Amino acid sequence: MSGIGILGAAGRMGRAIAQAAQEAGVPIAGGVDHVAQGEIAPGLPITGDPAALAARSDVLIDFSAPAALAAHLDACVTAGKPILIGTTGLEASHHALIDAAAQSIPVLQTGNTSLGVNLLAALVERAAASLGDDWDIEIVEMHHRHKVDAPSGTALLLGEAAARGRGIALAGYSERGRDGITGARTAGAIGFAALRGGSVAGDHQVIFATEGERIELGHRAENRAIFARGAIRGAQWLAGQPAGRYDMKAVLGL
Ligand SMILES: NC(=O)C1=CN([C@@H]2O[C@H](COP(=O)(O)OP(=O)(O)OC[C@H]3O[C@@H](n4cnc5c(N)ncnc54)[C@H](OP(=O)(O)O)[C@@H]3O)[C@@H](O)[C@H]2O)C=CC1
Ligand SMILES: O=C(O)C1=N[C@H](C(=O)O)C[C@H](O)C1
Repeated sequence: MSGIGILGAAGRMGRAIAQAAQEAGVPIAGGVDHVAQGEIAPGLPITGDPAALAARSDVLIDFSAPAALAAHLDACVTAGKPILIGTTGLEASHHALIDAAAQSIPVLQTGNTSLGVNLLAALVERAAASLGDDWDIEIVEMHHRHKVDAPSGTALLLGEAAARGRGIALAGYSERGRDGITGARTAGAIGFAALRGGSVAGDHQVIFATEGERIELGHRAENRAIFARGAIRGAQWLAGQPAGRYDMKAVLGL
């Protein structure tokens, strides 16, 4: 086995994935970032060539930036290699590119690779399905000061789970960035609030609130290793799948 190729290799998650792979004895084929720099593991330089990395990898893991997605998918489709995408801040155009690539290769895209968050999503879906729409749903997240996108990919994943439970499409009900004289809350909305500060690895809370009572379901990531281990587990699972689009539920049996 030639191993996993890491896209966004010089970043916080790229480094965490390389460390987790080495700890687990999983081979690394190499790393790519938009600027060739340093090493991803002893003797393995980080290059700027995703096509060459895809050609020599068994499976790719991408935690980089939305602007890099098209080139990374092209490289994987050309090489016929599976790719797990953890990058967040994706828009509809990125999801269309993922759907197109998934016609010919296995693609797993998720806003969160941890077991805990994906189990939380299953609980949120169940709660939303059980509670009437007189229960308001609000999602609050906090991340470190370097994070560039909001709401987090995880907050959106949890919002999708709540919407599924309610039998609605999130796009028509999402309420973000309240400020000023907003008027009363829109009935049936799913609200999002994002906090940024310090070194927080990732906190998420889903609040169900009605007259006189409140249910709060949440998850706190204490470090990036949980995402890195989940990404490696997901990539190993993905390498054995046919072409198609997947998420972490299938990997974790949820
Ligand atoms: N799904 C999940 O479980 C998780 C997802 N994430 C997501 O993963 C992504 C990366 O997070 P993190 O590692 O903290 O971020 P970093 O900024 O530390 O790492 C991203 C890396 O990608 C590089 N990069 C930026 N633009 C491009 C480009 N156009 N082409 C190639 N490389 C590029 C960055 O370079 P430079 O620094 O020069 O910009 C950096 O080295 C984020 O979207 C984050 O939200 C994070 C944790 C868990
Ligand atoms: O940028 C991060 O750090 C994280 N991003 C992901 C997200 O947007 O949800 C996952 C995790 O919360 C950490």
